[in-house]
Amino acid sequence: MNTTASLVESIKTTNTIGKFGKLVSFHGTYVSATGVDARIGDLCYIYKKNKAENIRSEVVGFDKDNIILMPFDTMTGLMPGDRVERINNNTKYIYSDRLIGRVIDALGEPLDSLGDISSIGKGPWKTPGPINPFERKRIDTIANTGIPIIDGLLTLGKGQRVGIFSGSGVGKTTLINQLLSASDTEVNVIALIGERGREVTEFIECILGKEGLSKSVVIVASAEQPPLCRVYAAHTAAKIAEYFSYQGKDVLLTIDSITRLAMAQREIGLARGEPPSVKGYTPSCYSILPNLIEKSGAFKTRGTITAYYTVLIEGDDMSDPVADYMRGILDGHIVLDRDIAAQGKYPAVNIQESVSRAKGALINDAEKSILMLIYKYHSLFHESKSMIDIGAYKEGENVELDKAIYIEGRINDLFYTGKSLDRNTVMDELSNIISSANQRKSS
Ligand SMILES: Nc1ncnc2c1ncn2[C@@H]1O[C@H](COP(=O)(O)OP(=O)(O)OP(=O)(O)O)[C@@H](O)[C@H]1O
Repeated sequence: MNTTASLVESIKTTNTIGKFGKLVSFHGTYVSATGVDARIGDLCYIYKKNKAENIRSEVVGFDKDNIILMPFDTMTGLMPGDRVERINNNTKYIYSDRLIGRVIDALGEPLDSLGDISSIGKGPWKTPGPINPFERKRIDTIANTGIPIIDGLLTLGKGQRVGIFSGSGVGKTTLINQLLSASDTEVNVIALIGERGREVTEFIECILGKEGLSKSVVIVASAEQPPLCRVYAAHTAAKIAEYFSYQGKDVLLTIDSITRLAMAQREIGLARGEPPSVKGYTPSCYSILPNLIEKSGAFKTRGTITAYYTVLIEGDDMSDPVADYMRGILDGHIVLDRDIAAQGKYPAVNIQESVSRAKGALINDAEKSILMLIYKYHSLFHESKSMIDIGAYKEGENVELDKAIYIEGRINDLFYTGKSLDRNTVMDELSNIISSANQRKSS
């Protein structure tokens, strides 16, 4: 073929239609564009007229011939007719061991002052698809936390996915930070989603500190960022955790908070016309959660991903739809109680409401017997608590209730004084409490 013929052929076969489109409408959290040949999930640039800036956005839906775009940046300065271009879907995610020690945004751009992330070298690592259930293994190794109420009563395992549930200001973030500090995993992947900017700085400088950061990757999408950033941040964190687990490392993934992630997804879902249900949550708010959570776990051929997620219970209402859904898909939940926190008892774990589904396989029979008695007497104490509180019960009237009152006092001292103890000490102490209670009965 001569040159002219070859040029004619390439003109015929080149897709020149639909590469650029233009903005036609603005709807608060999203914009619509026409004339762009793009699919759901594609990334686009919106070029501001007469400005050298562009806005990154993602196609989240379409309406007739118009695509619906949600931005990763603020939309100030956009105007009708701004050009929209689909770009190759090569996001800037970097998967490299050198991510450790870095603070990045939802798209993998650095937020710290340690230089361009791309300079650490691209790790063209393709995220595997859904995990074959046979690749998973049973959770068989205890994850010590140093927190007596958790190690003693709940006993968490490596690869377990645990939610920390409470209303606002009851101690979720403080507890997740304690769990992070106590962790002996090789890498921590920490996603801060929808947090106040002040909390992000405080967390990195005061709580994590240089030592903590030296084995962590922090992904931040704070409250003022667009919903798409908050959703991407969670997925970026889960993928980075997955990457390190494929390097054979035991990873701790923390996401604070899942509720703010669901709220961000609600904004996206409503923008693309999904039907709202309870509290306005749309179907995709629920469907993204198992996708995210299933990336963690214990695996046969790679390292574990132990995950802690905070879940806000709006208005302290335990039937909150996101909290309710999360409880069903996790391997355990730690419920923090405002009444316990109000008495200055921290971490304000509600013993009766909290559950670890991996515990049965992690503790021995002797420990099971002790815990059965602790739960039995704790429950008996709470059944009679209102009577005890008003002074209607007198010591000596009921041997079992006397034991329950004694045990409750001792476990309060063990669990709610903020001391860090190793698990063996806690289990020995629980065993002593039961023996002492029995001796009191017989004396
Ligand atoms: N272990 C603890 N020891 C002492 N004080 C605590 C502890 N946990 C929480 N608090 C107190 O409770 C306050 C709120 O804690 P935190 O920010 O962890 O709650 P939260 O449930 O994450 O709140 P939000 O839902 O608003 O993010 C803290 O500022 C502190 O005063």
